[in-house]
Amino acid sequence: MSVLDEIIDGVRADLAERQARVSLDELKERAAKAPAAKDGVAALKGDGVKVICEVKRSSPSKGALAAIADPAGLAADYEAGGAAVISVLTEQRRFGGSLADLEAVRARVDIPVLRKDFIVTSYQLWEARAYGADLALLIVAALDQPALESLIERAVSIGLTPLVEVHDEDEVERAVDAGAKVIGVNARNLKTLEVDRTTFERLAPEIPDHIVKVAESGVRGPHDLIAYANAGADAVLVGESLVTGRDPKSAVSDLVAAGEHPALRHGRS
Ligand SMILES: O=P(O)(O)OC[C@@H](O)[C@@H](O)c1c[nH]c2ccccc12
Repeated sequence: MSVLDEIIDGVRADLAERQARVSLDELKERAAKAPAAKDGVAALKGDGVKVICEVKRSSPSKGALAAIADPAGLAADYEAGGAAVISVLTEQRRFGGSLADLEAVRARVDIPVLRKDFIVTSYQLWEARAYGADLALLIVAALDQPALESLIERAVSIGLTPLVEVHDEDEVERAVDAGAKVIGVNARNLKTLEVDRTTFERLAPEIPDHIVKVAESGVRGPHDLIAYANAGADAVLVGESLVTGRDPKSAVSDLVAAGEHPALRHGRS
């Protein structure tokens, strides 16, 4: 069994518990009271390379990264540093996250928030909206094509912007066919956990121009952002280097400054 399969087994077990406790109708009522969803596509487009900053306590590849006693405080630092979007890991077993983290972050920041999890049912999309998310991650490798299509459609219908994650050429084609407007290329293979920073430059030419391109994983600092930008990234998603660093706010502003450098604007929208 791949790492991804193991993670999803755990996600399904935890999901069954939540579904037994909270009905879909209750979630829908809660979603109706949530602040209106912000436009995730608009936040990731425009001049310069946008920075998505992640709240992540641990990962299957590295184990514990940071305790993050105050996820909302960390998100506020990210926002002050110039982040375009905050990503909140809500998977609990391997990443140490929760819906409570999502709710706390939503209450603190004004920029769009992404629910980062292993979403396999529309119940999880309703949860995302009920706890204030504006975007939701959909991982192509975790879904068959009909499920991917219906989850993209459902996400859009409840106001969420789907960030559709791919790792190879075949997955890019599936994401585009399914109607993705924002595609994230993960440098990490979720089946083996290996990181290959050349994945984005290989796949980006396969992604049509009108689709927002996000380079995910492995950004250690401004030089990695610049490499992704030169390969066509509209945004980068950064976790580990921010949560393990000493000063997340200045680390984010260094990334944002690199992403706004005029030399990168050539040929960009
Ligand atoms: O911590 P990093 O290397 O900066 O990566 C962040 C993000 O890309 C990574 O957490 C991630 C990308 N896709 C995922 C899917 C599930 C869980 C986590 C992820």
